[in-house]
Amino acid sequence: MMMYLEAFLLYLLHIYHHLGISFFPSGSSYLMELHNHFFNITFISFFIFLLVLFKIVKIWSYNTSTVNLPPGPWKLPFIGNLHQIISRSLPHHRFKFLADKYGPLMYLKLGGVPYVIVSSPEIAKEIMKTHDLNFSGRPNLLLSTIWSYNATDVIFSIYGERWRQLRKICVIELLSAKRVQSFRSIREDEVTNLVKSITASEGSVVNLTQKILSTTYGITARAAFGKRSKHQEVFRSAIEEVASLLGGVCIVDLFPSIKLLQCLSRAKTKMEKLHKELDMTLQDIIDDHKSIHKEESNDEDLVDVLLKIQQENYHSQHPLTDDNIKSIIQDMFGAGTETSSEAVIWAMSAMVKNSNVMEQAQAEVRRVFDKKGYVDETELYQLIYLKSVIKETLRLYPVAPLLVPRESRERCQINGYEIPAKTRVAVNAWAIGRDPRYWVEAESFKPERFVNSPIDFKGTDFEFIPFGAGRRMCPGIAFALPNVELPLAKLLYHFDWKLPNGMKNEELDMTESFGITAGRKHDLCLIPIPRRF
Ligand code: HEM
Repeated sequence: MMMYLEAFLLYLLHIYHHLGISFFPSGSSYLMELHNHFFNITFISFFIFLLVLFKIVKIWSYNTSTVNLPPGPWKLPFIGNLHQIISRSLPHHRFKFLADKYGPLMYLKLGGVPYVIVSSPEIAKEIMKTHDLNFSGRPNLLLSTIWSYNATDVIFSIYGERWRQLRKICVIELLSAKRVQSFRSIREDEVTNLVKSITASEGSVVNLTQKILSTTYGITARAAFGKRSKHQEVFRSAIEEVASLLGGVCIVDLFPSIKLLQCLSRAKTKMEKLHKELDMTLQDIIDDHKSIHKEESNDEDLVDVLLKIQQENYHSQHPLTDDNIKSIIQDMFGAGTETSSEAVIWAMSAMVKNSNVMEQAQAEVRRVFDKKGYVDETELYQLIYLKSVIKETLRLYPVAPLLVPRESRERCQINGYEIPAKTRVAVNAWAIGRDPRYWVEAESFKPERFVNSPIDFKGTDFEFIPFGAGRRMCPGIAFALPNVELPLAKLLYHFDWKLPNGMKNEELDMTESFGITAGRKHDLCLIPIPRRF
């Protein structure tokens, strides 16, 4: 450093000398020679130093301007923050713990992948409303890409024309209020069968988790394929296996640049095999449907509707292929069955644990339906308290606690911080639903808070977003609600419930499982006591 300072001084002397200004006594040629000689060597190296310094400053200022990243914990080389996330607690719990320290917009590097974790209603609104278009991308995940026909479905598709077309079909044709209404008799039938099978187990322990999952699966299968068929059981077990694979952390997705990992991944091989099986089953179902010509009627199933659209759009710019139909049908199962059945199971668990809530909900259902003597969908709208129980359940136990991952399409600024393009975004709906700035006694199960409250899960109240918000928000709410409300109403109308082995209600364990959706870690097993009329 001193050498460069010296050189700089000599450089100044040199300039002064050329200007005729000298600091040396006249005739002091020795000093001037020395100065000229030294100048030649040091000036060049000084020039190089300046260039290097300029480069460093440029890189540094570039980094600090583009990489004015949101705060986050320190990172290790290669694995980034993985060591702080992989712990015994679940990712959404761990993210909340870290966000309490680093703030509601937190930057992490998970393996080789940049992540932003959102943990407040205000930042969620920035992401899913103000900058929604930019954050409407989905990351390219290995297993989901295999499962969803190279991400050509609705859930995992990148944002673009194809996604818009498929989403429109879902919203207008498959999941509209009218279409959902057309499946009413299927729902009532399947839930009546559920009640019958529980009644048959009177006095003994019933695994409610498994029974509800079968019922929801049965409803979706009949809505999608029509009558029961031999393919449905194959389809169901394959779907369950896929869900368990998608639920785990796939190391390949955390180090996308290491292609060797893909070749070694056993999950990939397994997913490819399952996908092949599912594809063949779905193709059989589609071919069966194609061979039977159906006139437009009320018993149209979802495959019929999609085949009709395929015929109508045959000559359009984006015709609907058989693979598109298969990927949409898979989405209906993947996004619609576990989510709805877990919501029912969490609501039952929370009511068993809070027996005063169970009593109020039962009193309401029995008051509304006692005149009829049975529960059907016509009077569900009157169950104000039960609807509040469902909302409170989704606040404390959102079945998709981190929603579905998004990805930024371009670089942008949120709250003064830079979010680079292709950053994955996880919105912690679980943490947001427990934010004490928005919720009084946030950790308590109090459905009354929603009675007479305008707060809803339609994506405009960012403190309550179990279905997400913005362009990628869940399009299946109308389909999901009767699948949750009807079984709950029937379970409360026909039975009282107690825990096995003399366990006290407040002792019920509410630990969540690890997976793409957060269900109960342990199945809910209860003893039904049928109501005598
Ligand atoms: C209680 C039940 C359900 C919950 C809690 C739920 C929740 C969610 C969430 C959080 C997302 C991601 C939203 C986002 O990225 O902002 C989503 C997406 C989606 N859901 Fe649901 N869902 C449920 C039921 C259903 C049902 C019954 C269906 C269809 C039969 C469905 C179809 C979809 C689809 C297709 C997407 C992808 C939307 C897109 O990327 O454009 N969901 N859901």
